[in-house]
Amino acid sequence: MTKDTHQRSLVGVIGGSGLYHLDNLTFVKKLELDTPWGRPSSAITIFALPSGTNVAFIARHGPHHMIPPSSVPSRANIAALKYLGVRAIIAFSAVGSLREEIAPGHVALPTQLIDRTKGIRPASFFEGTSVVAHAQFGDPVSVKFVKWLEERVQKALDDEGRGTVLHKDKTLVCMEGPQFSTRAESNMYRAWGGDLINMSALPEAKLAREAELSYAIIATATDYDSWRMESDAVTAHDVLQVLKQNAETSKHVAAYVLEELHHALEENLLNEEVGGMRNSIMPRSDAQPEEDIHKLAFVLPEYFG
Ligand SMILES: CSC[C@H]1O[C@H](OP(=O)(O)O)[C@H](O)[C@@H]1O
Ligand SMILES: Nc1ncnc2[nH]cnc12
Repeated sequence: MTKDTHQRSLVGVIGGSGLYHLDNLTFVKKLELDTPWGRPSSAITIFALPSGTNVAFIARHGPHHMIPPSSVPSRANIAALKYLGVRAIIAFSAVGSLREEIAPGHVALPTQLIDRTKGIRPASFFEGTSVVAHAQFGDPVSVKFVKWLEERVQKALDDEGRGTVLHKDKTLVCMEGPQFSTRAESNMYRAWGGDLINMSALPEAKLAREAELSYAIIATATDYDSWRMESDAVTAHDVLQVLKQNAETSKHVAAYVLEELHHALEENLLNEEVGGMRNSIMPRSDAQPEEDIHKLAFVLPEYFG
């Protein structure tokens, strides 16, 4: 395992369903990394923007979509990006819409999450170690970063010229899956204030927070889930119909915002999560085995290095 020290990728992109590469950018190389939490979903692919700036890309479900949502190795994905020097992650996700006004094809920037995963996904880097930590998670995505993205994503959509609507400040429900929700669940999520639903935002967002990485989700709506009683309940076929065009929009947005984002990170403008774990880790003890400290140093060298 070697660090990509030649030219650091400050931005990491996680591609969701339908988004398995950034082939509108220039392929540079693939990095096969191993982490203390196993191997990431895919090789980390480095793509270059026209200026030569590098970005690191992971396909969340693997390059051939062979990893179901409950088995995504999120700890390995986030740890690998952090290890390579990434400071901010844009996570793309295909989501169902729980609101009439968010139509398939629309884009949304969620700012809140509701956790409906079932506790079967490893959700912390500290799990299985002797170190206890409680990360702050009131704002599950990076507020400043999302605000920064709002204007740029809007401009990217205008530039694409398809009239794609952008929704801001939405609440995303992350369910376990892999089956879709029942109609009763879908309606319950609406009553809870949910606007969007997926199966992937958690624990990814929690792990990015533990790794002190800025993290934002760019959600693309594919369907109306199952709450509209007059319509058929969502199927994977419905989602697939919309995925291709949504992936093109996601790639356009990525190409449009990544250069400026890289420079903002270089200038330390969007590092809002850095230092956040300092007040989250419980007092350390000499009794904590060296191997635990070594493991955590991979993702948090700031505290365990
Ligand atoms: C293919 S429909 C359900 C699937 O799509 C979303 O994936 P991602 O968030 O990675 O784009 C959703 O979360 C489910 O995993
Ligand atoms: N309706 C839905 N429920 C959960 N995840 C989804 N991803 C895309 N559509 C979805």
